[in-house]
Amino acid sequence: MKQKVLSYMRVDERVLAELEKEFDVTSFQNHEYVGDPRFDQALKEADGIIGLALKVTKELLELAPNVKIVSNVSVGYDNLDLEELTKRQIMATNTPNILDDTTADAMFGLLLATARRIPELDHYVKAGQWTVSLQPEQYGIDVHHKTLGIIGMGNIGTAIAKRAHLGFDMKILYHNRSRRTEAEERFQATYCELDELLERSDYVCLMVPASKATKHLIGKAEFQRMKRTAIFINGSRGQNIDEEALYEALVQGEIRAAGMDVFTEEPTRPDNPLLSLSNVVTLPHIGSSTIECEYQMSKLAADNLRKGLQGQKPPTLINEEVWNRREP
Ligand SMILES: NC(=O)C1=CN([C@@H]2O[C@H](COP(=O)(O)OP(=O)(O)OC[C@H]3O[C@@H](n4cnc5c(N)ncnc54)[C@H](OP(=O)(O)O)[C@@H]3O)[C@@H](O)[C@H]2O)C=CC1
Ligand SMILES: O=CC(=O)O
Repeated sequence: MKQKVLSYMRVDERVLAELEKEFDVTSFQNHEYVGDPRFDQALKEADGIIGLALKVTKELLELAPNVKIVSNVSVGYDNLDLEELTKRQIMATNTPNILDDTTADAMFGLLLATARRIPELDHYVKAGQWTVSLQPEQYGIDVHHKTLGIIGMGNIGTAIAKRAHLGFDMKILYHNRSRRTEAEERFQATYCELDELLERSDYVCLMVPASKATKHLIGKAEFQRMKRTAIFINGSRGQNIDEEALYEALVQGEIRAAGMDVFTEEPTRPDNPLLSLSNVVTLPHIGSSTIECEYQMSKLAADNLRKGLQGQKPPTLINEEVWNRREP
């Protein structure tokens, strides 16, 4: 009998078709699984789960007694209760590295769009307001030769640093809990404590994972430390910043502008006060959302799932301890 797989949200159709040849797959390609009894049944029977952003909690795992692997189609895995999965000897996997360039492109695009006020001026042209030449109060600010502070110089942070250094002659500051000598050598990046980075950067880009340690890492005090001309970019997770404090900082002129790909609540509500500000550029969490990258992520996630269910080590296993203490 085929092993059973529960697939939820955004596994590429071609990848799904391949999985269906090997496994008995129940698939929910959208949010329609919420409250669907078919979902509960599939969960009850599943040997493996693959998908994006499902909150895998202790309560959910209670309903999924057979699960051996949870394959996330994302690099961030803050949706998983990793401790609980590990305790239950369930493998958890993610999709690191293959999305670095795509996500860095998106974050750099957001930075440029915010600095040069691209969405605002696009609207200005399309609304027929371009009747005289641009006024100085509509000018943006330069990106090239400025200082970029990257909080979270990991895989994606490094890909952002590459673009900034090689393409825009920017000076790079970074902050992590540990030094990244490769980034220091390749992009002349300088390690800083957080406060120093905030004080010296023209652009601050947040790229840390969501964790207990990073919850509201950037709040009122941090915005107050930034330059009044600073632009803040959040490409990480909404919970890493205090959105109310960001709103205040923007309204009080403590920083110049913000670019946001992620929000505390997603999808963010239309009445989120940040959306009313012209100096905020928003995206609907699109870091890795290109046709090519989403396909590669689905493929890697499927490979993780397949290997895990076939008793082989998944290529990008997060909780190695589950593998190390498996029974022969
Ligand atoms: N907007 C989007 O669509 C996307 C968003 N993401 C988000 O980006 C995150 C980063 O991805 P990726 O670059 O692959 O991950 P990495 O693990 O490669 O990098 C994370 C970096 O954050 C640093 N870090 C972690 N905790 C802290 C902390 N408490 N204080 C300071 N620095 C910290 C780490 O360094 P150290 O351990 O030394 O502190 C590391 O350099 C993901 O977890 C996800 O949340 C990812 C993809 C797309
Ligand atoms: O947010 C996206 C991810 O891969 O993490």
